[in-house]
Amino acid sequence: MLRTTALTKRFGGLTAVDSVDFTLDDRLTSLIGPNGAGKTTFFNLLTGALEPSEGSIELERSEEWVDVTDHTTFETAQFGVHRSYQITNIFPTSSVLENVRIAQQAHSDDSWQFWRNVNAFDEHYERAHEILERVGLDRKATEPAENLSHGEKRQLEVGIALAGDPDVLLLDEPNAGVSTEDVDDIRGIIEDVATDHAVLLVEHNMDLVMDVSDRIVVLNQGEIIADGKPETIRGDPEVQDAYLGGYEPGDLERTEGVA
Ligand SMILES: Nc1ncnc2c1ncn2[C@@H]1O[C@H](COP(=O)(O)OP(=O)(O)OP(=O)(O)O)[C@@H](O)[C@H]1O
Repeated sequence: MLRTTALTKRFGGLTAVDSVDFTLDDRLTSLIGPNGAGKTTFFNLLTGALEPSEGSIELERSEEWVDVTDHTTFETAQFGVHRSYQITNIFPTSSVLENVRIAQQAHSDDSWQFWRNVNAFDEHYERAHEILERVGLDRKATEPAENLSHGEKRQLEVGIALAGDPDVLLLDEPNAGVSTEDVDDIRGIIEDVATDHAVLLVEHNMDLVMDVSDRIVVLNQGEIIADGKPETIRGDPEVQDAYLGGYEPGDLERTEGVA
């Protein structure tokens, strides 16, 4: 679906992403690592928000690899790569439905002429409702987005990313700041969207990561130090040393302290 070859990003003398060879397939993949490991920088390279210092990014389109290394965020999104944001990206006074509809319309071919085409307008609303149902927010469709709880805003963020009809979905800490009661909702949404999108998840909640991931990639100081199934990663001494620090399932407080 997506692959990077020797992908590198330097900020002055600091190498934040260091010659990363990575392929995202249809397994639900999580990218973990300590603060400053390079996860956000890697996401920003994948979406075109940052220009790599070296290396390439390719996307698989109709069984061919297309080089998207030097494309802008907008162009990369048109190729089917979308992300949710750690910092919320919603219009607070617009309704929940409008937030998704606007995002959806912005990515569709008729974005500049929707007012000429009533059918297209209705289709956007219909599709926006479908997306809201998927992220568990259809019952809140008419509410201003600012009325949502923190957890619901994270759900809306995923809805906004889905609105671009992505092939590849990059989820940036969808669980950050979410209350314990809402974790199961987010978990369900991640698992659901992974059924028909290639998903790369950045998340510090290790219980969630270990539970939902088919594959975990560990980044440390800009380099991949491990790549495998959750049970393999959990037992990897280098990962334990760099990040997990003796993590056991349910041992969240300790992991968050390490992160
Ligand atoms: N725009 C920038 N200019 C200079 N240095 C940067 C910039 N962005 C990131 N860095 C540095 O690059 C390194 C990787 O940062 P990055 O934010 O990618 O890590 P991260 O794994 O996402 O961390 P966190 O888990 O805290 O979000 C850090 O040392 C950071 O200070």
